[in-house]
Amino acid sequence: MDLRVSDLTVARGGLPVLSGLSFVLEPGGALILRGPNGIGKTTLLRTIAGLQPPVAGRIEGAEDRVAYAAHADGLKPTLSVSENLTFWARVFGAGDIGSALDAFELGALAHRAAGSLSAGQKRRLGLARLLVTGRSVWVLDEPTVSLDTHAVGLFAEAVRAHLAWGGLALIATHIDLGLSEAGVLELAPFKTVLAPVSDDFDEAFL
Ligand SMILES: Nc1ncnc2c1ncn2[C@@H]1O[C@H](COP(=O)(O)OP(=O)(O)OP(=O)(O)O)[C@@H](O)[C@H]1O
Repeated sequence: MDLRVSDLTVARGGLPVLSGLSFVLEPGGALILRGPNGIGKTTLLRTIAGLQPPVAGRIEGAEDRVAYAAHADGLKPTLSVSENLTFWARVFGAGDIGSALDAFELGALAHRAAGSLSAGQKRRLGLARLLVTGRSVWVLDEPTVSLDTHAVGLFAEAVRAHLAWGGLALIATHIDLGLSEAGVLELAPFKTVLAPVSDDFDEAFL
């Protein structure tokens, strides 16, 4: 099933940040979101993940198919690495955590408390969580923050495997992930249309 976004307007803090956005992502497809800080990438991803409503437009094919990885890793610090993955596997009813541990080379850390991991190790665990959700639409906000070059490669491989399985991925990132098969969406600033000033407007108030 496609992810279909039509004429979407999204807002943050009550102000529209992106408007008139449309794209279709087919199974096996990935789209990289690019744009300067503050353009609205996180706002768009949060809206597609269902964490906030759109101001206008339609999102089809997201709902309960989305696995969202935000800036924060969302880990339970007192649980071990494998307990965190088991927790999420049970929440999503997806089962085996072994392949998720392997994909992000977390086996040697499996019994460590998540709270004691380094930033990059925590990020690897946060991304491994995607694999145990069984969800087909990955919505990822700056997924490679804190990852070293090798771990970025592991992440790119995980995305490729997900796409090969028929999954979809929407990824906001400032770096080149080496995913040549992915499309790129460059976000442009929302042009605020100011109300025209009436003829009798008193310039003294400017
Ligand atoms: N909690 C908030 N309340 C009000 N405005 C916010 C809030 N969070 C972000 N904004 C504003 O909304 C706009 C879009 O922010 P958003 O986080 O979506 O941008 P972004 O493209 O993801 O940026 P970055 O590349 O820095 O992560 C920005 O102008 C930002 O200042």
